[in-house]
Amino acid sequence: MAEQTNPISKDLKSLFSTLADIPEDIRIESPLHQKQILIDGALREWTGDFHEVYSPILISNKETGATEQLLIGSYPIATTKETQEALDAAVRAYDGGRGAWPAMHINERIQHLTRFVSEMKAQRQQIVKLIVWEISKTVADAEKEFDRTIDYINETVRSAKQLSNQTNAFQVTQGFIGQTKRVPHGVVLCMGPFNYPLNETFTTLIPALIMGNTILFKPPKHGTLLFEPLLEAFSSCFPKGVVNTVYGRGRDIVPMLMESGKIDVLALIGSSRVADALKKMHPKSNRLKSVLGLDAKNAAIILPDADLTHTVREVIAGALSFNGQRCTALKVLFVHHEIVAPFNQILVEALKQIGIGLPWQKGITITPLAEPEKPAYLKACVDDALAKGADVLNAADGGGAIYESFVHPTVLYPVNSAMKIYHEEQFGPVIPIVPFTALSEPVEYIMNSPYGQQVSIFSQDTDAVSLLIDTLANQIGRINLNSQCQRSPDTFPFNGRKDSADGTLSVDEALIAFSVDSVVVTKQTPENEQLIRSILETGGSRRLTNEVSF
Ligand SMILES: O=C[C@H](O)COP(=O)(O)O
Repeated sequence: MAEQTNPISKDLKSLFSTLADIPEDIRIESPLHQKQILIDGALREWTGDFHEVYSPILISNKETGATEQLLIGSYPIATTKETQEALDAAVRAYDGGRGAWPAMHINERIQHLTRFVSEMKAQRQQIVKLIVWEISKTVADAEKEFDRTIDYINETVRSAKQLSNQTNAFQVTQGFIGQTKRVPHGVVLCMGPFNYPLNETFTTLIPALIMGNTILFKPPKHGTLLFEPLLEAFSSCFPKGVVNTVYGRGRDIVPMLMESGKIDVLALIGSSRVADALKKMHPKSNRLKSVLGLDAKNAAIILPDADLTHTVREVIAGALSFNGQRCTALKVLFVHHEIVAPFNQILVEALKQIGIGLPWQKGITITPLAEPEKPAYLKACVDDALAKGADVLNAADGGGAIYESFVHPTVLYPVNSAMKIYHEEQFGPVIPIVPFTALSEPVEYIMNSPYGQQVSIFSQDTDAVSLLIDTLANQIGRINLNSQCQRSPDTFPFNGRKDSADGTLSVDEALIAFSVDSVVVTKQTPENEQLIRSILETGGSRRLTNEVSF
C-alpha cells in the first residue's frame, strides 16, 4: 500500500475540512459529555471515570494545515459494581416471569413501546448527528439507519399483535384441547456492532422487550454516545429494571455478566470470536440461548454470461457501501476467466467516479473508517497480496492509498488461496478478485469457508444458477440473484450457517427467538372447553403477588 506521503495520500488528506467549513446543522458545537447511566429505572449521575470519544473524521487546522482529532464527547466507564447492580435489577424485574413486565399482556407492552417510539422520533436529528460523528456514516445513510429502525419497530409491533391473536386461540386435536402461550426467556444481554449501532442493537433489543424479557444492553465501542438521547425515554417508558445500560470496557464488565449464570439469552451482533468466548464463560453454556449475527465472507460468483455493466454496479454497492463495513458486504469476487479482463476494466473505470469525502457531502460513498486500527490492518492485507503476486488494479487512480482514517477503494487481482485477503473478513474497502474456470472452484470456497451468510450469483443461465442454488442452499442463509448481498428488506429471514449466525434475525422470527412455547392442555369436554374459553377472556396478564388469595 502506498506511503502516506505519496500524492494520492495527500489528496486524501485534503478531503478533511476545517471546523468552519462544516455545515452548521451537522457541526458538533460542543462535546457531549454523558453523565448518567440507567440502572433499575433511574438515571444515575456518574462520578467515576469517563471514556473520551474522538471522531474518525479528522479536522484540518486552518493555520497549520495539519489534521487533528476532534473530541466529540465522553461516556461513563462503569465498573463491576454498577454492572452487578444492573444485572440484579434486570433479574429482579423479571422475577422468574412474575415481574410486572413479563407478566404484562403483550398488548400493554406494545403500548409502552409505542410511547418510546414517539420519544425516540423526537431525537432523530441528534441521533443522526451522533451516528455521523461517531462512526463516520454519511448523513443520508445515518438518516436511513434511523428511519429503518423506526420501520423495523413498527413491523415488529404489527407482527407481535398477530402473534398475540394467534395465542388467543386454542387447538383441538385427538380428544385434547391445547392453548399455546409464548413466554419470555428471562434476562437478555444485548450487544450490537459499530456499523449499525442503533439498528442492530434494536434488532435484538426490541423483539426481546416486546416478548417480555428484561434487558441489559451494552452499546458498541464505537457508537455509544448516540444512545444518550434515548436514556430518558428508556427510563420513563418502561417499568423499572426492564431496560438497564451497561457502559464501559467490554472486557472488564461483560465476563462477569456471563460468569454470573444469570444471563438467559446472549443476543450479540458482532464477531464469532467474541460470541464463542462469552458463551464459554457461562456456567450453564448448554442452557444459554444465543441469538447471534456474526462474521461473513460473502462471495460473488460472476458467470460468463453476466451483464457486466449491471454486475459492476451491484458489486460496487455491495463491496463499498459504508466502506465495506457491513457484515453483508461482498468480500470476495469469483469472476470467470473468460470475462475477467473486461470485468476488471469496467470495474476500474467505474471506480474513478466513486465519491470519496466527508459524510455531509453529497454523492459520497467512501468516508473515514470507524475503527482506528483498520487502515493498518487493510494495509497489511494489501501488502501480503502484493508480495504473493497480486496487483492493485486501480493504483493509478488512488487504489492502495491511505491517509489516517481514509482508505481509498483498492482492487486486488489475481487473488489466490495463499493470501490473507482470500480468507479473512476485511470489513473495509478492499475488493479481492479471484479468477475461476470451473463452477466447483467458488463452490469449494464456500463449502470450506467457516462462514455461510450470503452469496451473489450473476448470470441468466437457468441451469447453472439452479445448480448453484441447490448446491449452496444448505451452506448459505441467503442467495442473491443478479444483485448484491444485503440484509433488506428486513422482514426477510436474516441468518447464516456455520460461524455466521445462530438464529434468525428478522421481524417474525426474532419474536419467536426471544420467546418460548408453553402449552396448556386438557381433555376435550364441554366443561374444559368452557374453562379454556373463560381463561382466554380473563387471563394473559395475571400476576401472583402476596395480596392475591382465593
Ligand atoms: O452489517 C450487517 C447489516 O445487517 C447489513 O445490513 P445491510 O445489508 O442492509 O447493509
